[in-house]
Amino acid sequence: MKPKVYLARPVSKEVEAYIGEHCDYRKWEGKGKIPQDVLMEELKDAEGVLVQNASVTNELLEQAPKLKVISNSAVGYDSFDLEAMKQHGVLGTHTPFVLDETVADLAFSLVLATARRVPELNNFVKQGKWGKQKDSRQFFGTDVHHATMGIVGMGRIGEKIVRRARLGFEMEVLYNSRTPKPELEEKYGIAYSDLENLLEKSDFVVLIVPLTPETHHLMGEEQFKAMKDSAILINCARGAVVDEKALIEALEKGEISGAGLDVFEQEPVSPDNPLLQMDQVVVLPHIGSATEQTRAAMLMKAAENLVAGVTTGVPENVVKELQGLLETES
Ligand SMILES: NC(=O)C1=CN([C@@H]2O[C@H](COP(=O)(O)OP(=O)(O)OC[C@H]3O[C@@H](n4cnc5c(N)ncnc54)[C@H](OP(=O)(O)O)[C@@H]3O)[C@@H](O)[C@H]2O)C=CC1
Ligand SMILES: O=CC(=O)O
Repeated sequence: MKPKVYLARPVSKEVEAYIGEHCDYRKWEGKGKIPQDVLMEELKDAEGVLVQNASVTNELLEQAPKLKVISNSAVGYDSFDLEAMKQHGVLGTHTPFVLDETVADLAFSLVLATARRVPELNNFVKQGKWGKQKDSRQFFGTDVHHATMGIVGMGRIGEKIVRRARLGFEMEVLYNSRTPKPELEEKYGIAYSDLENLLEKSDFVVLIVPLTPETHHLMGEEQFKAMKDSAILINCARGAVVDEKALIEALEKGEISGAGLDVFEQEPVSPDNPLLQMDQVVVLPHIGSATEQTRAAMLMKAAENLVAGVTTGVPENVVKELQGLLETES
């Protein structure tokens, strides 16, 4: 008998066929995100589930006694309750590597869009205002090339951002992570910095860390005060890495000059969030990895992790905090 799995988000025909070769599956066919109560019901007799950032709680795990693996089609896994997963012996997998270049492209598109005010001036032209401006200096932005970029988080994606910054735009790069990366310093000519110094020196501060208890509200009132008033914040990590209230205040007071945000504390962002009214803020609907090619690669990787999880118990991309479960099993 094939193992039973549940697909809690839509997948391509190719991915569905692959899963069908190895598993009996049911799938969510409703509109939008699967409701949590439906997910719980479906997992009562499932051995594996493919999700995209679904909330994995102790309550859900208690009602899923046969569950062996939760395969997330995303690299971040802050939606997993890791302690509960350890207690229930449920593996969690994610999709590292396949999205790195795409997310780095998106980070840079936010850098360029905020620095050169692309969305704001695009609207200006489309509204027929070109020619009606008092002075063409009204269109001026700030240079990206040869500026200083501070990257907070120097993992898989951080390195791809560095390559673009150093080789493409000849920027100076400071970075912060839990551990220094001497091999990257040598390869790209970048320097490790504590967060305070990075914030003081950078023209662009790019966040690309996981959301954890340590990085929750890493950027708050004090950190915005430490930044240059000409600096731009880019958040491609998770909304809650930034204290959004403090960010709004910093922008209102002119403590920083702009922000490019792919992620928010509440998603979808509320239409009355003040950030949406600010010309100096460029906003996107959490699309870091959202290209046809990369999303297809992520889903196939997630499917492979799911199938391996329920058939061999040893999927490739087990999140690091749960790798101890593999050692216990072997
Ligand atoms: N906007 C979007 O659509 C996307 C967002 N993301 C987000 O980006 C995150 C990073 O992805 P990825 O590069 O693959 O992850 P990695 O695990 O490869 O890298 C994470 C980096 O963050 C550093 N870090 C962790 N905690 C801290 C801390 N407290 N202070 C400073 N640095 C810290 C790590 O340090 P060390 O090296 O020392 O361990 C590491 O350098 C994901 O977790 C996800 O939340 C990812 C993809 C798309
Ligand atoms: O936010 C996206 C991810 O892959 O993590």
